[in-house]
Amino acid sequence: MNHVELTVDAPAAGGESVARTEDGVIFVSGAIPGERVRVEITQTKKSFSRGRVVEVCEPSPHRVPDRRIAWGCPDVGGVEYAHVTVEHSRELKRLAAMDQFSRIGKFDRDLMDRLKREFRVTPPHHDGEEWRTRVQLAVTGGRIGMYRAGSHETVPVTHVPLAAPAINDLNLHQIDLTGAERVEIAVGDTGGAVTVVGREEVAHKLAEVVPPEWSLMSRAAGRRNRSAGRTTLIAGAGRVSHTVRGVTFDLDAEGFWQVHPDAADILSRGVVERVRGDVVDLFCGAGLLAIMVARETGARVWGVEGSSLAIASARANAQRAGVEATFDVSRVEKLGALTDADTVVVDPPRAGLDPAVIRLIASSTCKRVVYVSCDGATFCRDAQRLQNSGFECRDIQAFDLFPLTAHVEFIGSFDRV
Ligand SMILES: C[S@@+](CC[C@H](N)C(=O)[O-])C[C@H]1O[C@@H](n2cnc3c(N)ncnc32)[C@H](O)[C@@H]1O
Repeated sequence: MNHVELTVDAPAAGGESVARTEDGVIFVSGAIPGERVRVEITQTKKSFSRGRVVEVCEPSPHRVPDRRIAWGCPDVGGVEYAHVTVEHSRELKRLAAMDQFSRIGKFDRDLMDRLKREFRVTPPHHDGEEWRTRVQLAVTGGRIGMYRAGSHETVPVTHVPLAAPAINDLNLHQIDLTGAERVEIAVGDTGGAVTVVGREEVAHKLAEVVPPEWSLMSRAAGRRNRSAGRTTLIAGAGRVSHTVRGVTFDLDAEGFWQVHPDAADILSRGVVERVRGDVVDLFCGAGLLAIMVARETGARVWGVEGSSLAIASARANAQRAGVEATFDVSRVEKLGALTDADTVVVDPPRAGLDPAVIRLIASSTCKRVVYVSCDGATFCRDAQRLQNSGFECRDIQAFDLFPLTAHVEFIGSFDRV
C-alpha cells in the first residue's frame, strides 16, 4: 500500500479531513485539521483519493485517545470523531456545514455573512456518549456485530458504541444468534423492544435476557416492508412510548422515532418557534411535530406520512393529547395538492425531498417552509431548489443530536418572496 506524509487542512462532511497535495485532493479519515499525519492511501479515483491515518506525526491539541479502543471495538465505523474532543468535533461539524451551505446551498452573501457570525452546532441538553436509543446490529458468525469503518464487512462487538445503557445492559454479545440476520433495538422512556430478524427460534433464545417490561419480536429476514404485518410478537405489545413536554407519544416499536433522547424536545421546540398560522406536516411519523405545534400554538394541523402504522399512532397520540389534527396516509410525492396552510413543515428521510414535493410546496398557498433535516447535503440541495422556486432562506440552526458521529440535525426556515 502507498503511504504519504501530509498536513490536513479542513474538515469535510462525513467526518473526513481534506488534504490538498501536489498529487491532488486526499480525503483522510482519523485525522484532525492542522495535524501532520502519515496516511495509507486506500482508494484512488480520477479527481481525488482516500486514505486513513496510520501515524500521527504532529497531533492536534484536540486529539484524545480513540474511544473505540476502550470500548473494545477499534475497527467499527459510525464514530467518525472517536479521536476528537466532543467540543472540537462540533466546531469541525460547523465548518463542514458552512462549506456545504456555500458550495451546495449557494446562499447569497448576506445570508452567508450572517451564518458566519451566528451559525453554531448546539449540544443536546444532556451531553454524553450513551445517547443512541435505536440501533440495528448485524449478526456475524452467530454474534452481534457492526460494520468495519469504511467497509461493508461486519465485525463482532461486545459493546455497542454510543448506545443508551439499557442496550448494552442486554449483553447480547453473550448469546449465540446463529440463524438471525440482524437485531433491532428501540428503547422508550420506560421499557423497550428487541426485534430479531431471521429464524423465529433465535428470538425465543432472548426471552431470558429481555426485561419483563420490554417487548420481544421476530421478523422473517428479507421482508423489509415493516407495515406488511409480518412481525411476530413473542412478548409484550411491540410498542414504545416517549413523553415530550407532558405529551406522551406511543408508537409501533419498529416505527420511526428520533434517536437521541433529547431530539424530540429540541426539534419540536425549534419547529414550534418557527411556524406561523396553520400547518401542514409532511413526513409526520407518529405525529411528534404536528401534535406539539397544535398543542403549543393552537394551529390547525394536517399531517401526511407513508406508513399506515405511524398514522394510526399519530391519530391515537393526538386524541390522547386532546388536540384536533387530521392525519392521512400517503406517499408525499404522490399528493395531488396540499391543503391550504400558512406553513409547511418537512422532515424527510436522509434522501431529502423529491422534486415533485418542492413543486407541490411551490404551488400551495404556504408562505413559509420549516425544514428539519438529518443530512446536510440533501438539505442544501433542497434549499437551493426552494430558492429557485421563490423561497428565501431566513435562518439555519444545527444541533449535535448524533454526538461523535459525522451527522448533524438542521432546522431551516424559508419564506416566500
Ligand atoms: C425523519 S422521519 C420524521 C418523522 C417525524 N417528523 C418525527 O420527528 O417523528 C421521516 C418519516 O417519513 C416517512 N416517509 C419516508 N418516505 C416517505 C414518503 N415518500 N412519503 C411519506 N412518508 C415518508 C417515514 O416513514 C418516517 O416516518
